[in-house]
Amino acid sequence: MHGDHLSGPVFRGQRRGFMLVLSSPSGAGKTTLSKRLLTQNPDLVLSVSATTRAPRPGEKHGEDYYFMEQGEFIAKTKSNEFYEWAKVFDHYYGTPKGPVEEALEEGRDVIFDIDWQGAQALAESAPQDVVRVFILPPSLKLLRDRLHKRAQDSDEVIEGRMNRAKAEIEHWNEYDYVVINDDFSRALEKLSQILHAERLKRSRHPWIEGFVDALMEE
Ligand SMILES: Nc1ncnc2c1ncn2[C@@H]1O[C@H](COP(=O)(O)OP(=O)(O)OP(=O)(O)O)[C@@H](O)[C@H]1O
Ligand SMILES: Nc1nc2c(ncn2[C@@H]2O[C@H](COP(=O)(O)O)[C@@H](O)[C@H]2O)c(=O)[nH]1
Repeated sequence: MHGDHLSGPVFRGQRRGFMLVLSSPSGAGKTTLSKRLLTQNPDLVLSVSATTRAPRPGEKHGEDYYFMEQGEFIAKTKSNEFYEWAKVFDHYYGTPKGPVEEALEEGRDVIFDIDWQGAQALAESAPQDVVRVFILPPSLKLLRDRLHKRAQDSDEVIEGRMNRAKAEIEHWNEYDYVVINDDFSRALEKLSQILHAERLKRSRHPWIEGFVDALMEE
C-alpha cells in the first residue's frame, strides 16, 4: 500500500531529504530548539559546522562544532569543502559538504543552525531543497537576558552580539516561516509542525504520480 510510504523506514530512499535551516539573532534559542527537535526526531540529521571560535564550556568537537585554527579553515575553503561559509562575530563558520550530501541522498532531512548569509547561500544553491525558518526573540530585552543567563560569553562578546541582532533580524522576510520563541514548548511545537508539513509536501513525493495513474486505471 503506497500510503505506508509516508512514514517509517520504507519512506527513506523514496525522496531526497530537505534542508531545514534555522537562523536568528544570537541567543534567540535556535540551538536549544534544534537539539530538542533532534531528540524528538532521531531520523533528522544535524549539520555540524566548522568554526574558528574557541569552544564554550561543555561544547564537544564533532558534536557541537568542528573547532579548528584559521589556517585549516581557510585551506578547506580553498579546497571547496564547504557548502557555504561566512565570517560571523569576527570568526569563521562553515558547513562541511560531505555529511550533508550523504544524508540528503539517503532521503534524510538535515537541520542547520546558521546565520542569514549561510541561509541565503544554501537557498541560492538548492532552492527546491531548502526550507528556511527564522526564530525571533519575544523582545530585545529578553534576548539580552538569555545571553547573560546562558553565561557562556563575556559581557563584551554579549554586547557585540546584541549590536548585530538587528542586522540579523532585518533578514526575517527572506524566510519561509517565522517562529517567535517566547514559550519554549509552543515554539518547539510550531517547529515540529513545520517539519512534518514539509515532509508531506506533494512536490517531495514524485511516486504519487504513478500511484494516481494506477488509481485512474482501476
Ligand atoms: N523560550 C525560551 N525561554 C527562555 N529561555 C530560552 C528559551 N529558548 C532558549 N532559551 C535559553 O536562551 C539561551 C540561548 O539559547 P541558544 O543558545 O539556543 O540560542 P542560539 O540562538 O542558538 O544562540 P547562538 O546564535 O549564540 O548560538 C540558552 O540559555 C537557552 O536555554
Ligand atoms: N553561515 C554560517 N553561520 C553559522 C554556521 N554555524 C554557526 N553559524 C552562526 O554563527 C552564529 C554564532 O554562533 P555561536 O555558536 O558562536 O553562537 C550563529 O548565528 C550561528 O547560527 C555556519 O556553518 N555557517
